[in-house]
This record gives sequence, structure tokens and C-alpha cells, in this order.
Amino acid sequence: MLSVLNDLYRIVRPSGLKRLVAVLAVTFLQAVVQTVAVFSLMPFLSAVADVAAFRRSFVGRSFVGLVGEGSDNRLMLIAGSASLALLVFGNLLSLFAEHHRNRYAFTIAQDLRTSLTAQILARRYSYFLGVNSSVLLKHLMDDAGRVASEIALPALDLASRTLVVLLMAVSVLFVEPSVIVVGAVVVLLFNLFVMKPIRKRALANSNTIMLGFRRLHFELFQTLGGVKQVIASDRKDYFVNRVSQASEQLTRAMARVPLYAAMPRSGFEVLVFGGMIVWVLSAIMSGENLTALMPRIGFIAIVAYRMMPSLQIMFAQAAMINSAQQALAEVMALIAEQPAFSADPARPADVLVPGHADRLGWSRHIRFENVVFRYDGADEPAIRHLDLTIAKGQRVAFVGSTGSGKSTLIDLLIGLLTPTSGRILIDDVPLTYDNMHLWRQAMGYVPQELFLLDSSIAENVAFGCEADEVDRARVLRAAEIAQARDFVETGQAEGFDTVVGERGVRLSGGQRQRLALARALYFEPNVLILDEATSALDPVTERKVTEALRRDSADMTVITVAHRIGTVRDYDVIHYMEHGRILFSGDYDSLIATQERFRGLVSNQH
Ligand SMILES: Nc1ncnc2c1ncn2[C@@H]1O[C@H](COP(=O)(O)OP(=O)(O)OP(=O)(O)O)[C@@H](O)[C@H]1O
Repeated sequence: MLSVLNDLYRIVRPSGLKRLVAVLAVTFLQAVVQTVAVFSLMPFLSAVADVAAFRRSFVGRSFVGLVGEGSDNRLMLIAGSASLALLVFGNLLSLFAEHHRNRYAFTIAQDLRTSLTAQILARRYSYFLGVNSSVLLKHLMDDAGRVASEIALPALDLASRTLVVLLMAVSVLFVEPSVIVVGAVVVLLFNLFVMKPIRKRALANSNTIMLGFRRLHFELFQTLGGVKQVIASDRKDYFVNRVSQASEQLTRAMARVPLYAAMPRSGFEVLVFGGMIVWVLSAIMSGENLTALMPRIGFIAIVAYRMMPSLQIMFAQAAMINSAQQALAEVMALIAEQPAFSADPARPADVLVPGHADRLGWSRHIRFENVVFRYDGADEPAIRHLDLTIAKGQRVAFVGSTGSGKSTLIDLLIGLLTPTSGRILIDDVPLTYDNMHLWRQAMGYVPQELFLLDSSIAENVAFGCEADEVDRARVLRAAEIAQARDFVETGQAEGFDTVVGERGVRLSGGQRQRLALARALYFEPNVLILDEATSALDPVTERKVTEALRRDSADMTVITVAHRIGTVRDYDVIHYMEHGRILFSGDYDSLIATQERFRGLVSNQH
């Protein structure tokens, strides 16, 4: 439990300690008022049982001193009303405190999700190559939510109820000390012999739930992510089966949770009421006066009545915290993984473009110096001792057989991957994590696999801008160069306001590619990186795109990976890659004239 509280503290600390202290203060006040309200019943019950004896007692004398002398009925009326008023106030305060705690706990979930998302997005791209997105989704959705609703909230509530129970126990200690002593021993034994084994089983069950959720997420993610393939291959039954199997395991474990929560509750109820019956019977049998005993029995019955629900809920909450420990452990493990680079990177002033505070300036060349890159776990490097210079304003293409390392080279250039050895320099500034984001502001990248947001075409072009920040004129200009304007304005129902559907399902492959290109151009980059970005375009559209790019962005450096040689025929330099190396380079005509392999590649495409 202590380690849970410690982890919880580390999670809530960034959300502000002031708020935590405020919630705990309200919780403490709630506990005190509730206890005083119950305790205030004692004078009332004593006055009702024997008003003369009450007037003689210390409490009675103090009470009369406070409210003034008067008839017996007046005394009882004031005692009853005061008690009732305190009860009403105590319950209203409870509602307020509960709402306050709920709000606080859900704010923790929100803060946690936000900070985890930021932290995950700050990681190296290679981290994402080794982790399944369904696992990250589970951490952000389920685990962060469970930390708030199944750990933070019950822990706060548990603190309040523990206080109430303790204060009540202290009040009973004054009235009937033996009840508390016996009660404490019973609770201790109960905890040792009943609760501990149940907790152990509940923990094992919560592990099963965690694994079950992980598997279910995985299966659903795969099935829905590849829905086109699943339907087209008529393999629906296979996928439905896998989802069903994953949720079956989860269902069985989930069904056991209420049982583990209810078992201690039921056992404890029997213990408390059984104990009370034994206590009353033994008091009567030992010859105690029943009239003198009545207010004490009444008081203890009321205390038990107030304590029981609290105790029952406390048991249930302890069980819930126990079950959700795994979620907390997973979130803590995620937090413990350090982000790859600082959140506030250094911005050396001399490498910035004037007027573009976030853009890395360069005027001469991009250089690869003896760059080697090996994927984690791979036997062979994907890029081997590569030296390369790309002059500013050049149009450079990489061609070669599949698997030769073209996309890896592009990923290194855009900083998704870091060289295993060697350096990449922009002018003579080595590319590091600290200046990477400045470099990315300078480039436009169109990947092989396009990702479209399920929002309007305009928002997709102005990727990452709020709807009201989208610059329409720039969207139109970028779409025009990318040959997207016509099909959007004439073919889409609401033009640039048309919503494209999840991952752009309502668009053709070629349309998606043109939007992806428009997106890269929207930010007016000074280097454009295209990884097979026009492969889905027909040759006529492709030529139009190439011509528009040359006309409207003549001084832009363009770096392209292409399978179709025709696409890059008029490029300044074509690099031919094989096995992670550049075998030869030159313009189209010189390569045709001198390189047998290149001629082979071209003739295979006719
Ligand atoms: N995430 C990865 N983990 C391990 N190896 C990888 C990974 N991605 C690519 N590779 C390997 O690295 C080598 C280069 O791959 P890369 O994708 O750069 O080739 P490519 O020339 O772009 O191929 P294509 O033309 O088919 O897109 C290949 O052998 C590939 O199997």
C-alpha cells in the first residue's frame, strides 16, 4: 500500500500540491463533522432515557450551561434539533467533499494523459518501431483512467473514511472501551486470515485482467486497422474468433472482481453484528441495568450503523486499489522511460532563418559523413559507410532495388532515425536532437504511407493547425502545385471543407498522395523530401506535379526516392543504391551511357 501511495504521489505532484492539500483538507473536515454529528446523538439519547440523570452528568451540565435552563422537553428538543442540524450539515459537506475528490481524481487522469502523450511523442522514432501502438493506446486510455478512478479516487475516499472510522472508534472508546479493544483484535485477525489470502487471489486476478485487456486491444486494433484486408480476404471468422477468445479470458477474470470485493464485506458484517449481539447478551447476563445500558446500546448501534457502510466501502476500495495496482505499475514504467530529447531544446541563434524563429537556416549543403545505420536486432546494417553531399537547390533522386536502404536514408535525413555511427551535417552544423525540430521546420516530408486525419481537407493540408488558424490562401496555393485543387473543388461535395473519413478512406490513393504533397508544401519548406510520394499518380498528373514544383518552387531542394525512373529523369543527380551503399551517381543521360545496372533498371520498367 505504501508503494502505491508513493507512486500516486509522484503522479499527482505535477498537477499541483495545493490542490491535493485542499482536497485532503475538505476530506478531513468532512470526517470531523460526520463524527461530531454522530457523537452529538449521545446527549440526546441520554436525555431521552433518563433526563434527571442526564442533568446530573458532566455532559448534561455543560449542555445546560450552553443552551440555558428550561423544561425537560425544551432540553430534549434542543439536543435533538442540534443533532439533526449537524447530521444535515455533515451530509451536505460529504456531498461537496465527494464531488471535490471526483473532480480532482479526473483532473489527475487528464493531466496524466496529456503528460504521457507529450512524453511519448518526444521519443525517438526507433522506440515506435519496437512497440505495438495498441499497447500505448491501452496505457493512455485504460491505465491512465484506472489510475484516477480505481486508485487515486478510492485512495482519497479511503483516507476520508479511515478518518471517520478512527474518530468514531475513539468516541466509542470513551463510552465503551472494551468494544474497541475486542473490535481491534477482531479486525486484525480478520485482516490476517481472511483479507490477506483474498488479496493475493485478487492480485493474481488483476494480472489476468491486465493481460486480457492488452490482448483484446491488440486483437481489436489489428482487426479494425486492417478491415479492408479482413473483409476482402473473407477471413472475418478468424478475426471475430480471436477477439472472442481474448474477451472470454477477460470476461471470466472481470466477473471475479465483484466476488473478491464482496467476500470481506460480507464476512465483516457478520462479525460486527454478531459481536454486538454477544456484547449485549453478555452485559445483560452479567446483571447490568438495562435502563443504564440503553443509551450506550443505542449509541453503539448508531455508530455501527454509520461505520458499517464506511467499512464495507473501505474493503471494496482496498480491493479495487489492489486490482488496479498493475495499471499503476504500467504507468510508472512508462514514466520511468526517459524522453529521447529535451522538451525545450537549445536554439542557437546563428542557425535560424531570419523571420523564422523555428526554422534551421542553411545555404550550402546537406552532408552525410561515413554514416552507418543498423536497426535494433538486425544482423546487417541497412546503411553502410555512406558519404553524400546534397547541394542547396539541387534536385536529387535515390533509386535502386527494393530493400537497398532508400527509405532508411530518408528517415535518417529527417531525423526519425539516428546514425549508429557517422554524422549528418546541415551546412556544417551536425544534426542533433537539440536542433532537430528546427531542421524539421525547414523541411516538407511526404512519406510512403500517408496518414490523413479524419477532418476537413483544409485541416489535412494545414496539418496540426486549429481550424480557425488555417490559412486558406496558402492551402489553395499548395493544393494548386500538388495538382489537388481541381479534384477537391469539383469532385468533393464541400470542397476544402469536405471531411475525408478515417485515414482518408473516402479518397483514392492518387488523391491522398496529392493532399500529402499539398500538406508538405503548405508550410513552404526550403527542402522537400519525397519517399515514393507520386507512385499512385498517373504519368500525366505526375508530370504536371513535377512541372509545377519546378515552376513555383524553383529554389527548393528536392530529395526523392523513386521506383519509377521516369519520375526523376530530369533530376540533377540520381544516386543508385544497393545493400545500403550508393553504387554510382550521375544525371540520367550519363548513367544511361555508363551504367549497365541502371540501363537494366530502366529497361525493366518499359
Ligand atoms: N524497422 C526495421 N527493422 C529492421 N529492419 C528493417 C526495418 N525497416 C527496414 N529494415 C530493413 O532495412 C533494409 C533497408 O530497408 P528500406 O526500407 O530502407 O529499403 P528501401 O530501399 O526503401 O526498400 P523499398 O524500395 O522496398 O521501399 C531492408 O533490408 C529492410 O528489411
